[in-house]
Amino acid sequence: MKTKVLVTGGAGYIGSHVVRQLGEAGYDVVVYDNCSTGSPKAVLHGELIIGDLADTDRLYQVFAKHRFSAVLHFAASLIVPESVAHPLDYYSNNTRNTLNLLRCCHVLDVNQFIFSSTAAVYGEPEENPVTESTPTLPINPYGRSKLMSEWLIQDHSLASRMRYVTLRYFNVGGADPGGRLGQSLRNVTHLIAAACNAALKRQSEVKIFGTDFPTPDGTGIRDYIHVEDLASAHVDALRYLEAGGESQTLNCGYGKGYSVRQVIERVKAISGVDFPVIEAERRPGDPACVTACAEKISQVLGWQPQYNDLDTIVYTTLAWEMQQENLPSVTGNRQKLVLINKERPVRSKIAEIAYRLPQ
Ligand SMILES: NC(=O)c1ccc[n+]([C@@H]2O[C@H](COP(=O)([O-])OP(=O)(O)OC[C@H]3O[C@@H](n4cnc5c(N)ncnc54)[C@H](O)[C@@H]3O)[C@@H](O)[C@H]2O)c1
Ligand SMILES: O=c1ccn([C@@H]2O[C@H](COP(=O)(O)OP(=O)(O)O[C@H]3O[C@H](CO)[C@H](O)[C@H](O)[C@H]3O)[C@@H](O)[C@H]2O)c(=O)[nH]1
Repeated sequence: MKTKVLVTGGAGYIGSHVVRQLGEAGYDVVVYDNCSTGSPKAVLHGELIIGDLADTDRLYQVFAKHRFSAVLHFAASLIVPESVAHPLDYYSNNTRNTLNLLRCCHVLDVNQFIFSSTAAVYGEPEENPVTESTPTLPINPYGRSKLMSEWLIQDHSLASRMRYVTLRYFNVGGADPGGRLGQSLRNVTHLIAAACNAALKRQSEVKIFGTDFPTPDGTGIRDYIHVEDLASAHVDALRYLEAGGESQTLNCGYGKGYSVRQVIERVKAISGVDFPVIEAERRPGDPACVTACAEKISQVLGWQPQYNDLDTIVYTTLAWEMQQENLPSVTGNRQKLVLINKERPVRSKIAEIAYRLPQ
């Protein structure tokens, strides 16, 4: 019989990529999602239950009916400036709802838990790259709401049979290179999304939030990880727990930082579109630089990333959007796409998609 797992937030961007990989790996998946930001169309495997984590009665019913062997918990709110403006909403949706979920796990004896945490728990680190033992001093309510969730999980694990893997994601981007899944960039505020939207002529410009950070070019530095690699880390984490592995907290990044200016430059180069860039004030709650020391996850889980570079992240993001809506205004740099395609066969599908587009 297949192992049955619950995936909260499985209709969302990252969760849906994980659900697809879990399905391919032979798991029986039940997704629980209120579809506030996710979409039923993104659930390519298993059963989707539309429900809210705040609805504890419903959640108990789902747990009682299905008898899960593990829970993967993605559902959350995750926009840093929004968390500064509406902190209570973030503590409710992220921290309180994690507590609801843990109570169900406790009552129904579910003892394997994988949690989506974030680099935001490190706040403004004194040194980069950060290791898992770098002090956690989040500087915004989003990061604090996730760190509090981490503590709930740790404390419950110490008092029960539950073992967990907490994955601290750095900045996630990209889309399935097979063109089956991606993130709709509409209403998304992340840098890669904003820059791609500008390249796709959906917004007139990209703002750089802060040019006076203590970084080489004055703009914020982040460690960008491809969503497919992040998804495979979850499958590895589940197998690790199934094999009896002890609880772990692991960074998910590549250990390489890119500034805002560098990201914008790559989006322009790959799309072939030179959109306007405006220098603006810093955004509240933004740290200058956060990059991962990513050694522990490979050692503990045997994780092997396959899409480890910024160009692939930008490429797959653009290719997904182009595939969704045939956008004639986009002038993909055809020569460059074909060249990269020859150099790196993994990109063949993406280049093929881009090649079909009108210049
Ligand atoms: N995207 C990133 O760069 C990033 C970085 C670090 C951590 N994370 C974490 O990864 C997880 C997934 O993020 P994502 O980028 O896929 O976001 P997303 O918004 O696409 O996915 C979140 C999903 O959770 C669902 N959801 C939200 N609140 C819910 C509730 N109360 N009940 C049921 N479902 C609910 C949404 O409908 C959505 O499908 C989040 O926990 C987030 O904090 C994301
Ligand atoms: O239009 C934009 C958007 C972003 N930025 C800058 O680009 C960098 C990255 O910002 P994002 O909004 O893309 O991502 P964040 O680093 O704010 O946060 C993201 O990654 C974090 C982990 O590092 C959290 O997990 C969080 O969920 C997720 O939103 C920051 O310096 C930001 O100021 C711009 O200059 N212009």
